[in-house]
Amino acid sequence: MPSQVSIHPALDGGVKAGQANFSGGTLVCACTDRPVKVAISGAIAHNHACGCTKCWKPNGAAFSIVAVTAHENVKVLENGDKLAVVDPDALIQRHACEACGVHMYGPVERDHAFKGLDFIHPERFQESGWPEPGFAAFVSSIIESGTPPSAMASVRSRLKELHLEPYDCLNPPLMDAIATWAAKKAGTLRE
Ligand SMILES: N[C@@H](CCC(=O)N[C@@H](CS)C(=O)NCC(=O)O)C(=O)O
Ligand SMILES: [Zn+2]
Ligand SMILES: [Zn+2]
Repeated sequence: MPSQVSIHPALDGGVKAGQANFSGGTLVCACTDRPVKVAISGAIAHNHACGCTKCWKPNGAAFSIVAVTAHENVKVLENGDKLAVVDPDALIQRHACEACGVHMYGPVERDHAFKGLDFIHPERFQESGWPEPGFAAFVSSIIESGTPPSAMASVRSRLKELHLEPYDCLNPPLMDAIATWAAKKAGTLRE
């Protein structure tokens, strides 16, 4: 029995603070031959750990690390022929490298609060300094990828220790943004 629950290899040793002025870089997949490279020419936001089954995680990780950037910041630089959309029916159109499986970017094109944003995995930046994750989302979902329910109390306490407040959906600011968008669309909120 490990003494400590593993969250993600890049976080297990402690969450390393990033740089507030980080303004993008190049995402690279895990292929040694013809890696896919994607330029992100702008800031990223809402970086967090996600426990859902749909976000890409490295081998052995219970959580992904995922953030958003404006769609206009995203440009495929090299080997885009290796990319394919994982699930065309999903809200997030995750473009994955078919050779190594890494998700490179995932635009939201549907009518939604997140329309115009692309989901990316900052751990794939070849540069350091990306802003650190600030919370953990979809924590209960790790059960769907095999974590025993009996481990959840220690997972949540480890997340709190890492200052990644655990939520079973998104954090309050993002849930409020989604609800605000829905209320405006329904006409129940005018502001
Ligand atoms: N319990 C589900 C949750 C999936 C889910 O809703 N994921 C969130 C966080 S990434 C989402 O916004 N998904 C939209 C999508 O996958 O397109 C699972 O783990 O598969
Ligand atoms: Zn690859
Ligand atoms: Zn997710």
